[in-house]
Amino acid sequence: MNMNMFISLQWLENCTNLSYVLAFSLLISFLVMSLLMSKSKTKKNLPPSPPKLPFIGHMHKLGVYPHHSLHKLAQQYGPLMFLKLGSVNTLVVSSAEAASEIMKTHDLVFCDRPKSNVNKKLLYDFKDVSVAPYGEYWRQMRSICVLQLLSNKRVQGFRIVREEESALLVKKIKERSPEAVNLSELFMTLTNDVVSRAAFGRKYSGGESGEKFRKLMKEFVGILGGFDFGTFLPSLAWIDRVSGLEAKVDRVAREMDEFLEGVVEEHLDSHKRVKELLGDKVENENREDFVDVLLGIYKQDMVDGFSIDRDGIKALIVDIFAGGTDTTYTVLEWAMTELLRHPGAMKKLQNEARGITKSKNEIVCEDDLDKMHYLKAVIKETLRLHPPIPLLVPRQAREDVVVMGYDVGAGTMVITNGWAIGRDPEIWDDAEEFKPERFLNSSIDFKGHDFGLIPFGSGRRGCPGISFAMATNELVLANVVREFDWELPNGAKGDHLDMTECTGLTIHRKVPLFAVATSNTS
Ligand code: HEM
Repeated sequence: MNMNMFISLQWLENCTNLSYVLAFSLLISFLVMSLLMSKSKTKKNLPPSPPKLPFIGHMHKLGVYPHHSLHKLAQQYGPLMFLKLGSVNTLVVSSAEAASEIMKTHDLVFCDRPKSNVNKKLLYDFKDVSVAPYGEYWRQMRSICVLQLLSNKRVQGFRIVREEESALLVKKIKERSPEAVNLSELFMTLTNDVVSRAAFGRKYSGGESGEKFRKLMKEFVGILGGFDFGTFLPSLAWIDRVSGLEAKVDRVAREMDEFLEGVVEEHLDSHKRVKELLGDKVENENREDFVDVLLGIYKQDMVDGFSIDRDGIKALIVDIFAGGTDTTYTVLEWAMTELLRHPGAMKKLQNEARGITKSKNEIVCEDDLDKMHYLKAVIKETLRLHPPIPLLVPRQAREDVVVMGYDVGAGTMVITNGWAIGRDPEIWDDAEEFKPERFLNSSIDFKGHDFGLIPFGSGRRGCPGISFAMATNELVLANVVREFDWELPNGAKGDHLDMTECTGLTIHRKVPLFAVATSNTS
């Protein structure tokens, strides 16, 4: 064997050894990595979770009234519970402490919204505020809503609208007395009228088209935020087609779009007509309504790097209609329901309202409301027991985070059970009882600082419409109890009142509330 050959063989041997070494170390690294990965997987400390079924996970646990079913489950599994809704990781939050972790301590992590197929179609590809992804677009849209419509100053400016509409409601009830009136219907029309007059310059509830719009809005909020297979179990998306849900969503989205196009066109037309009559000087007139402001931004193309397109305008209008009407009237409906079931509370509130006005024929006006402590307590107690959106609006985690010692992964959907928190016996004495007095000497409020009472959510994505909604609720309730004595039709007793809730995102009464009014002033 010559020297060269020896070197080659030696080299070959070295190479073979080297390959062995390399293969061996790769194998070891692979094993170590797999071990580490499996360890890190098993090490994830997820919140407690009930047993689940293959494929659908915990979907079968939601039942007809998810806020009730989730409350029951939370009593067993705790205030932070992990569920698998189809393929969607879900965190259910059921205590004030846990809610504060989500909406205060980790608000920035949880300020996104999950995306659903239904919301995508109904809300113009998430171009509104309520489901827009967290970011600059959402920030700008929200600030337009607040500055132009929902700030305390703006809400004060719509005082005349609320006072006129409350007076009109009282008149309507008087005219129908002693027949039973459908309070649910009357409250819905009133809130719709207040919102449309304040935001869009006129009412949309009158005549045949008004009736059609109300029906459409009911369908819209009925399916908004609802369940669809495509979102939770994408491989079963075909069921949405077969069941007719997809066709229904498409129809409601199309009909709503036609209505909203009408609102936009009407405003563009009236701009044109006013401009023809008065020239350019009217553009900045302060009689502009919300749609006018949106159209102003739309026409400017880009303001501070932000622009809004026509779909964005329509998405915002629908947010205001859907977010502002259904929720607000629900408070009035449940407040009157509870007052009819609790004649003592009704009497106290009537005495307060009747004591506030100087003469019998005067209506309660907004200046009087600050002195009406019992009224405010009745509304808080109603919101505690009947939060209009019991599961609030779902949030989504933007990144991995640890909450109360549990791992929560990025993309996890968060459902906060505001209804369960409002009935938590750890926070509330006689939690199931309607007792407005509990709020009389208490500083607890619903504005998002007291996590035991969060009907409007809290934090960055908390409801911006609190002042708008409360101004209407307080004034209407005060006047309706001041002006009339109330009883149930056919001498029925309050405790026989059907308390069944409807299903959907906003929970109002399943059967409308009928009651008989007798004027206290005639
Ligand atoms: C009693 C009446 C109302 C209730 C109970 C209510 C409840 C809520 C809740 C629970 C949220 C989600 C909060 C969160 O994620 O933390 C929300 C968001 C929202 N609400 Fe309200 N709301 C009411 C009235 C209104 C009114 C009158 C308007 C407007 C006219 C409005 C507009 C909105 C909007 C635009 C959002 C989305 C905010 C965002 O994602 O940034 N709401 N509301």
